[in-house]
Amino acid sequence: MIQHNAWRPQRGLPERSVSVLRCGEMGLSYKGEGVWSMIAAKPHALSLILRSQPTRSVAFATMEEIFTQKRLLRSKIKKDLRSMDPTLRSHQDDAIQNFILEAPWFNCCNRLCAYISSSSLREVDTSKLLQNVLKDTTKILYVPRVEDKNCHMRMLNISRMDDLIANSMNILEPVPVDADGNDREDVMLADEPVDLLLLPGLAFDKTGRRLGRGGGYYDTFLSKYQELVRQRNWKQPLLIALSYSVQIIEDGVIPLTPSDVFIDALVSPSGFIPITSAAHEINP
Ligand SMILES: Nc1nc2c(c(=O)[nH]1)N(C=O)[C@@H](CNc1ccc(C(=O)N[C@@H](CCC(=O)O)C(=O)O)cc1)CN2
Ligand SMILES: Nc1ncnc2c1ncn2[C@@H]1O[C@H](COP(=O)(O)OP(=O)(O)OP(=O)(O)O)[C@@H](O)[C@H]1O
Repeated sequence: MIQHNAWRPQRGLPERSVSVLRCGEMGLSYKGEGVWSMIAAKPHALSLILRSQPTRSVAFATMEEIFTQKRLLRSKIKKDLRSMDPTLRSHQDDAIQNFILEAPWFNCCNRLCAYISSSSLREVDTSKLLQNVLKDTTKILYVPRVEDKNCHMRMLNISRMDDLIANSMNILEPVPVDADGNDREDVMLADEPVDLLLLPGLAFDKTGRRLGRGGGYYDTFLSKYQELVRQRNWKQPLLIALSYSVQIIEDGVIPLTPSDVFIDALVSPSGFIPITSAAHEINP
């Protein structure tokens, strides 16, 4: 239920931001001064959800409560993923990868970032996609490497699967120097932009919300990369997440914090789910 008049902005908040207030669902919103600058910065991305009904006295959730809601949702989705039948999972892995391998936006892309899937984390498999990219000499691939626990992740260029080594979380990632002792190219220092990022995550919705594993690595990287692309006047890359059916949840339920970056589209076992106009353009 949209509550246009439930809450009046006091500091020049754009009128359209008020209409994103909604009742019910997970009962989340923000408290404190920071909310005003946050809404001004991201009015389109916010859905501030009111906790109380009727709407005259409104209780706002703190950031702490929102992070708790994120944690609870992560636990639920992880449980659903663990109880997924392995045969069904394998069919969904094939359906998602086969769809991408046929997609013009994948075949036309020259540079991309992709994740190296971890089966123990029950992530949508990317092995077929990576094999395909690595044997295509026209494509340049960057994959994540965690640098520290402070949300710092780099995307480094690899040219073969042997460039990877398991990290402490048992995820394969590139060693920073290649066999000749040269630094691998960091996508942030590259002369040309990537066209596409294939993203992992725990939960998604059809409005573009994405819940990651809680490290803040992808959100931090994505907002820095988008800023670099803006500064260079490049075209923004498509942000496309890969998702099992069970990971797509009702719109608006994924709790939001200010640093969350929205995605352009999803690929699920039933195909392409465009969200932004950029995604509709590539999949008319
Ligand atoms: N394949 C893949 N690579 C990736 C990511 C990812 O999500 N998937 N990342 C995306 O950020 C970064 C690594 N971040 C990670 C963050 C948490 C966990 C992890 O194992 N989390 C456990 C819970 C650990 C805990 O709560 O103590 C889990 O999710 O079950 C793994 C990677 C970079 N590389
Ligand atoms: N209770 C908390 N208070 C303040 N910051 C927190 C809290 N819990 C997590 N964070 C920080 O917020 C950042 C982003 O967390 P968020 O839950 O948005 O991650 P995510 O969407 O799973 O991230 P990603 O997919 O980018 O890895 C992380 O740096 C994390 O350390």
